[in-house]
Amino acid sequence: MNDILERILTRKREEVALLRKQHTAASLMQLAQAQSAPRGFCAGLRAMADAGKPAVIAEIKRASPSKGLIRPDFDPAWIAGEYERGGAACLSILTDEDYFQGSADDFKAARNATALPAIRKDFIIDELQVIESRAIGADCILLIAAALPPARLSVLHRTARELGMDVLIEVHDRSELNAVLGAKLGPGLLIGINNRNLRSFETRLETTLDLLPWLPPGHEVVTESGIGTPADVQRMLAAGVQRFLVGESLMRQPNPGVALKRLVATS
Ligand SMILES: O=C(O)c1ccccc1NCC(=O)[C@H](O)[C@H](O)COP(=O)(O)O
Repeated sequence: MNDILERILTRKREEVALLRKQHTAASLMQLAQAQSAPRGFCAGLRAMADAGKPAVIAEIKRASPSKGLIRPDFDPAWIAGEYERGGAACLSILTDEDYFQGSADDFKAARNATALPAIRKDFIIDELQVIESRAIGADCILLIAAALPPARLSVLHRTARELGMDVLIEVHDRSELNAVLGAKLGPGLLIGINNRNLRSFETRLETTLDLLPWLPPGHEVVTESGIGTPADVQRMLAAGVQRFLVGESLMRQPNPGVALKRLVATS
């Protein structure tokens, strides 16, 4: 199958081969250990949710495969600062270059501009990328169930946790959720339900609502993609979902931080 996710993953395998030529695990580990301690990503979300507020992971992305160029005037540090002022719990920063026009430099600029915990949003398939993520300052990484067999997911999850990072594990349907739960990664996972099908781009908020009943208690859920209006936020809150990953609808507004405030306002 040559869909967009497969094409991205093919490119990632080439990037990992390049990374392996430039670094060893030991040399990346040295860079990772020189970083200050990770900011608690799950803790940041939990603090906001426990205070009764929608906990938003505000995303910084210039472009995407489904939408093309989203934000031509792209200043990651400024956007991060505005998100922090707008009440974001955490940041999500795209680092994929070929499909999202992101970079490691974008990640560092945005994270260094705020005190917020930040997830490196990329397609991670190899341990070297996990160590590299900590080396650029990541507090959390994304692991996508559709891209990883359970045994690999388990290894990458363990490596990230050993480096002190949190992990957002993304699923889209019941079979992916069952694969994640079957990987026995332990209690208290941060599970993202992506409302967007990464192969067809179809985006339905019902994806989260339909999967929720299949999640055993003890995990924290993030609804991802397609959140565009205060009504969307209220709909999720009513279903018991308190954590949100929001990108495009904020990035298209002149001031993404002001847009965030409006999105989560109760009236
Ligand atoms: O968004 C895409 O086109 C895409 C294509 C292939 C893989 C991943 C993709 N997007 C990543 C995301 O899921 C979103 O950036 C994230 O959930 C925020 O979604 P949105 O609020 O709809 O921008």
